Amino acid sequence: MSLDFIEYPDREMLYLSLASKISGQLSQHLRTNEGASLCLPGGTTPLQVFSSLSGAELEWSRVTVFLNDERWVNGDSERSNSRVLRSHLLIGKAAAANYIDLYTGSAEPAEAVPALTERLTPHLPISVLVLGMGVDMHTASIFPDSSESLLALAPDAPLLMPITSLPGESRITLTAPPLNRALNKHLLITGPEKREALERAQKLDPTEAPIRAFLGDITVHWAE
Ligand SMILES: O=C(O)[C@H](O)[C@@H](O)[C@H](O)[C@H](O)COP(=O)(O)O
Repeated sequence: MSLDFIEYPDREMLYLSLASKISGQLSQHLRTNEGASLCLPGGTTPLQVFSSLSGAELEWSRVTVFLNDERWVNGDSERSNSRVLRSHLLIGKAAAANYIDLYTGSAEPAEAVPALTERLTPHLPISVLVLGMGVDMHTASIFPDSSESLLALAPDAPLLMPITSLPGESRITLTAPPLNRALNKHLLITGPEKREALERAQKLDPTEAPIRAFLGDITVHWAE
C-alpha cells in the first residue's frame, strides 16, 4: 500500500499537471485496449482540471466517462455534478466521449441501480479514477459515521448504492470495491484544511474517515 503525495507550487500547476497525467494514462490504456473509462469527482475543486482535459488530444470516442457519485437532482440544478461535467469537460474534443449519467430521472436512486449497474459493468475496472474529498474526510458520497457508508465500504458492496440518510437531496455513489479496483487512482485536494484532514484520516478508521479506505496505491495531488 503506497501513497504518493505531490505538492504543487500553485493550483494552476496542479490542475494542468493532473489533466495531462489523466490524458496520458488514458491514451496509454487505449494503446492496448479497445476502450478506457474515466471516473471523476463532483464538487467544485475539479472544474479547471475538467476544462483543461476537455482539450486533450485523445480518441475520446473510445473513452467512457462517469462520476464517482451524483446528487439526485435534475441535470440543470446548481447541485448537479453532471451539470459541471457537461459544461467543463464534455465540450471541445471531449464532447465525443461516451458519458454515463448516474442521474436517470427516476423518483428515487434505488430504482436506477439495476440499469446503471448493467451500463457501467462493461467499463470496469475503471482505467483512471480521480477522487475528491471533503474536509469531513468523505469521498464520493461515502460520509463518516453513517450506516450506509459502512455498507458502501464493505468488501462485498454492490457497485452502486443509493444514499438517502444525508440532509438535503438523496445521492447515488459508486462503492469502495469498484473505486479501489481502478487501475490508476488519484486524489485531488487543495488548501491547508484538506491537507490536515487527509493527515488526520490516515490515523482513523474508514468508518470515521472514509477516504482512509482509498489510500492504497494512490497519488495525492495537492496545492495550497
Ligand atoms: O458530489 C460530491 O459532493 C462529490 O463527489 C464529493 O465527494 C466531492 O468530491 C467532495 O465533497 C469535495 O467537494 P469540493 O471539491 O466542492 O470541496
